[in-house]
Amino acid sequence: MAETRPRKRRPPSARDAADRAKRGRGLEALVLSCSVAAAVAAVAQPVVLGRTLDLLLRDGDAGRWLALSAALLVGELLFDCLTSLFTGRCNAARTASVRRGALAGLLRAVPDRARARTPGDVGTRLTLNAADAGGAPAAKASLAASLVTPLGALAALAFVDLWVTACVLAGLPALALVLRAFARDTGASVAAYQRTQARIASRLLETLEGTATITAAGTAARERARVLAPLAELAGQGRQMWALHGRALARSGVLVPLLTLAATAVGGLRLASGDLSVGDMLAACRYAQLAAGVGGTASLLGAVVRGREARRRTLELEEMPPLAHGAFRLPPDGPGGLELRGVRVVRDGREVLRADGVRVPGGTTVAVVGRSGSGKSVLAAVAGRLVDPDEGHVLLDGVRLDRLTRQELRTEVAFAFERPELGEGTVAEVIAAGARRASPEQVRQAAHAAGADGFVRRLPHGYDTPLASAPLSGGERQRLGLARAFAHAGRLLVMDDATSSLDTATEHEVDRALRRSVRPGTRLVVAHRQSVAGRADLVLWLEDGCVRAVGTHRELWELPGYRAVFAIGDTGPAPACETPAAPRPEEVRP
Ligand SMILES: Nc1ncnc2c1ncn2[C@@H]1O[C@H](COP(=O)(O)OP(=O)(O)OP(=O)(O)O)[C@@H](O)[C@H]1O
Repeated sequence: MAETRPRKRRPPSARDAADRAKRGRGLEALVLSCSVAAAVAAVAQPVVLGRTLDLLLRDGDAGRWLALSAALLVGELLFDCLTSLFTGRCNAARTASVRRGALAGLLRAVPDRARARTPGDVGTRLTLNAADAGGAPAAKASLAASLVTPLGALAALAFVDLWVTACVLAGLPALALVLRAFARDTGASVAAYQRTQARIASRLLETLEGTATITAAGTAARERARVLAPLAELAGQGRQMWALHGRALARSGVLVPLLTLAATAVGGLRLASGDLSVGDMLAACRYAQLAAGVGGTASLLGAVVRGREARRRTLELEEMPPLAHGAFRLPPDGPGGLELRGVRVVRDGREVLRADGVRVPGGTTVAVVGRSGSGKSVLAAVAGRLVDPDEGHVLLDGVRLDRLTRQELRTEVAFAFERPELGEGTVAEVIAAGARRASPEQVRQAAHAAGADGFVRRLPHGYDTPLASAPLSGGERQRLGLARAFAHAGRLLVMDDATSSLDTATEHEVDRALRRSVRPGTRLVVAHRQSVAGRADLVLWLEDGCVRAVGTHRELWELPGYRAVFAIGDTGPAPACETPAAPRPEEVRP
């Protein structure tokens, strides 16, 4: 059994997130407090104004009441301004937090699952949806506070006159029904609108990526039609949203004045009968207006519903199943021996890889060959734990990969891809970036080994040239990706078609440099070229997701099926996967 040590846990980085959440909650509390304070000032105004009016009509001393009215008015304005200020800050803080959470979830997720999402869909969720979701907490606080005004107005009205109160109460259920219908219908239509928006964004990004192909094929018109096809649907859903909004506003727009009118009529009768003073009448009318203002919460309710739907979409990113890591480390100075034990990978109900008892001795170079779609990339991803097999385990120097700490895994296993994602920064920074930062010396050495040093030196600022201003060919990008992998090479280096854009001579040169000047370890090289297989210590031959044979290139060359992988000779019918076809199946050491 290999030596393992319990992992030293890093201090939790969740503290920042907790601080941000606390700040967000603080801002929400400020929005709520300021909007409640503004509502209280609004509710107090009519009764104070009514009292002031009565005192003025009676030639009484109304100076203090007038001052109080002015103070309430100024107070309401001030608190409204503060509400707007804190709402803006709260929206920004919450949106940032939603984005961070969704992005972290996406980056933590099993790469296979994350890749299944289109860039447009992810982009829409991280921009539009995150902004809507970030606006929801403040909208919720304002919505809660906006109920203070009508409820407070109703309570105050009850003190002024019970008849007018009864009249307003009779009309409120109709307003409540309008709001309920709006909240119910708008949820579904907003969700549909957001889905269609994401679909258009996905198609647009796909088109931008394939511009060259589209131009060459002359299919621009067809592509435009494809991108814009969901536009009619989006327009319909947008119209439906506005129709729902408009209908709610129109209904409340009719109900509110009718209710106010009825309350004024009742108040007028009470004034005529001498049961109300002029000031009370003024206060009662104003309170009836404020109580009926519950209909004006439709837009806040809309923002809350939109935010809820948007949050659901951002949570789908945040809660993607993460690639869990263990607490173990590898035995020190291990050679990088790799073993696939009972491995099975199933995609869409189809078995795309099966490998059992495959052992690659540490320090060797193994070429993974097979026809297109035979499972080479799946095997590479499983071997370096970009994805876990559905069954079985992969062991590196005797330790299961899923039991390693994240740091150990990413330090000891490096990847180079056919189309590397290089990120941003200068050429040196791009090569140095990784689980641990490579030193400038390592960067240069790695670039040299990857055959990148020459063209990097010819860039305007050499290694300090920002990548964005360095026009690179596909092969040059590939070599920078290789350099990055070489600079971080641990005991296992997985190269998935990572030299496909290099000419044969350069590839040979890179291979020699890899053996000479990159940290020794096991190399798993997915390749289509016979020359790569020929130079490897061992070849792992895949067919239809199964390991057909493992052996040296020379040994396997005897088999017509193997030669056919390189389009040489007659293949004949392929034997079933279970039939060992190589001289020493699935466990051959060089
Ligand atoms: N995420 C996935 N969902 C569904 N099918 C998948 C997924 N990943 C791989 N496959 C399928 O698994 C099979 C093997 O794919 P893989 O990319 O490993 O082939 P490959 O041998 O590397 O091919 P190529 O030489 O063309 O790159 C293919 O049929 C592919 O369609």
